[in-house]
Amino acid sequence: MIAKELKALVTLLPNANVISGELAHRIEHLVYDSRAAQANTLFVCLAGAKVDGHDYVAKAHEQGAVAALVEKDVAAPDGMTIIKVPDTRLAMQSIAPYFFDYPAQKLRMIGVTGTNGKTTTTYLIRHILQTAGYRVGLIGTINSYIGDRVLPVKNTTPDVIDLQSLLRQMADAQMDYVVMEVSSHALALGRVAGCEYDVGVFTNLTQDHLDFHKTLENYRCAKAQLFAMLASQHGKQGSKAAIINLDDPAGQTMIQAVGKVKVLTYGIHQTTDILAQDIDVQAKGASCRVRTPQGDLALQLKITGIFNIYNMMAACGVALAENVPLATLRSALESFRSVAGRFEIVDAVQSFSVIVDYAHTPDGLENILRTVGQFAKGRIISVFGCGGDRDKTKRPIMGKLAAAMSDIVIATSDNPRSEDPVQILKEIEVGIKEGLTTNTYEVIIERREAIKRAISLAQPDDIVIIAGKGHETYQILKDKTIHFDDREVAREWIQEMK
Ligand SMILES: CC(=O)N[C@H]1[C@@H](OP(=O)(O)OP(=O)(O)OC[C@H]2O[C@@H](n3ccc(=O)[nH]c3=O)[C@H](O)[C@@H]2O)O[C@H](CO)[C@@H](O)[C@@H]1O[C@H](C)C(=O)N[C@@H](C)C(=O)N[C@H](CCC(=O)O)C(=O)O
Ligand SMILES: Nc1ncnc2c1ncn2[C@@H]1O[C@H](COP(=O)(O)OP(=O)(O)OP(=O)(O)O)[C@@H](O)[C@H]1O
Ligand SMILES: N[C@H](CCC[C@H](N)C(=O)O)C(=O)O
Ligand SMILES: [Mg+2]
Repeated sequence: MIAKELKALVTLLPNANVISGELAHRIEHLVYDSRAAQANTLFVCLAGAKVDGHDYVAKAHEQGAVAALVEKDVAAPDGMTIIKVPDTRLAMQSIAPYFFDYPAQKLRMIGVTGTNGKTTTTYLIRHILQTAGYRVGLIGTINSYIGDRVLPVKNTTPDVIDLQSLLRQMADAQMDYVVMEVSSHALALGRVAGCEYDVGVFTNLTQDHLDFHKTLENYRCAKAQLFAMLASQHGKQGSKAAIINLDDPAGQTMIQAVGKVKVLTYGIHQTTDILAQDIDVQAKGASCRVRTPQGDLALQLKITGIFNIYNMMAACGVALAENVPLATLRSALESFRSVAGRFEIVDAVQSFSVIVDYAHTPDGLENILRTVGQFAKGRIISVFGCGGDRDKTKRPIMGKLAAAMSDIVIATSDNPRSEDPVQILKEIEVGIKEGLTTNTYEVIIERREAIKRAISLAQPDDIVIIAGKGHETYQILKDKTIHFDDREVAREWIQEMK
């Protein structure tokens, strides 16, 4: 069992002040949420976006917490140790890796960052490494995995305590590798403190999350932190590498951040170490030839779209850096099937196609619509919305793109969260009106009804694209979260209308 002396934890915090109580406690649980407190717990108080953890000190104590780490004055419950630091988030980042015995040092750590393609690329890398015979842990948007054991997730990149705890479980389960999505939120908020990366991957940088980062420049700098970490951490054995998409202008920023670490570049339009040529995108897969420093690969993939050629090359870069033999790499890439909710085909034996995809950014939507446009024989009918409490500026941009690239657009709700769905749709509609030519659009607030309408309009050979929610099995409304699955709903309506 993991346990540390409180005194030893405090030693890691040079600016700590013991306000009350004693340090002679053995800490068995480190938590940032009072609801998880139990006996022998150290509760870290964080001022959050919704509530302030400092208001829950008494609650944590009632549940058995013996100590609290605070950055504000709090009333100390009788007998509870209160330790004050200038910044609890930073303090938490200093103690969590030590508390869990630095698990990242026992694992080969691969971090994937970028606006789009992180989940797909991590699944590709996991599949290649497993095919090569390694034990692989994965952390990301849909689930985490320890080998084949599935664990639920709350965030794409968990906060530092949850992350270090998960890495500890992965190290204890003898994983060779951990491949994880590293979100820009995680980099900006220091969630990845203690992750000593061996390989960093950059997929791309396009607009998203401006609600959080404010400017694209801040967003780019957040992403670059992964590569700065790679350059500055020297504690581990083994070689390091950065795998960079050079077709994206921000790739240069990542290369600058990575210093002397070995870089493997990939792309289609630049001279790169890994280069895809003769690309042929079809409905059910894509073929291409990939030049690599270790030799050429002629590939017939089960995933499609130019964007997936990029994801595939990013994964190739990791495999080459990790010395996976070319023949193993080839067979892994060719046997890889798509990730849930990414270009997922809903087949209920109908005469038209229905594709559910997780495109929730302008670039994602543009890519998916362009891909479909490359092989569509009939019309493209797109159903999409934009999430509430997220970057508002992407709404009209996505509206315009959808209108310009579809024959029929049906704008609907994504996860409205605390916002008014009608208002979100108004912001999308501004863009739709700009992008329309001779085509048409409708606004249908209820997503279930929007999907029904799209399916009722579809004729043989048409393609219905339902974008934005992909694998999600819920819809977050103002007052509740309901079960909702685009794939299920599409299937129901197809059956009903037969
Ligand atoms: C804006 C944001 O990032 N919020 C994160 C933040 O929550 P918060 O600041 O709202 O927390 P809060 O609810 O105000 O609570 C403050 C503190 O009081 C504590 N508390 C609260 C209630 C209680 O009874 N007792 C208690 O102790 C909470 O545990 C917390 O420590 O801290 C939580 C714990 O780490 C995160 O789960 C939460 O992510 C929310 C769910 C979220 O939606 N985040 C998104 C924006 C996000 O991080 N996305 C990125 C990736 C996106 C991408 O891939 O494109 C991600 O990595 O997931
Ligand atoms: N390399 C890429 N470039 C641009 N768009 C992509 C790329 N890969 C995937 N997409 C689009 O983005 C969507 C999300 O893909 P994926 O889940 O792999 O990205 P992600 O970076 O993990 O997203 P998130 O930030 O939500 O975790 C896909 O459904 C597809 O529409
Ligand atoms: N990781 C992304 C996912 C967006 C998915 C979309 N369905 C939404 O809810 O906006 C985010 O949190 O911004
Ligand atoms: Mg993801």
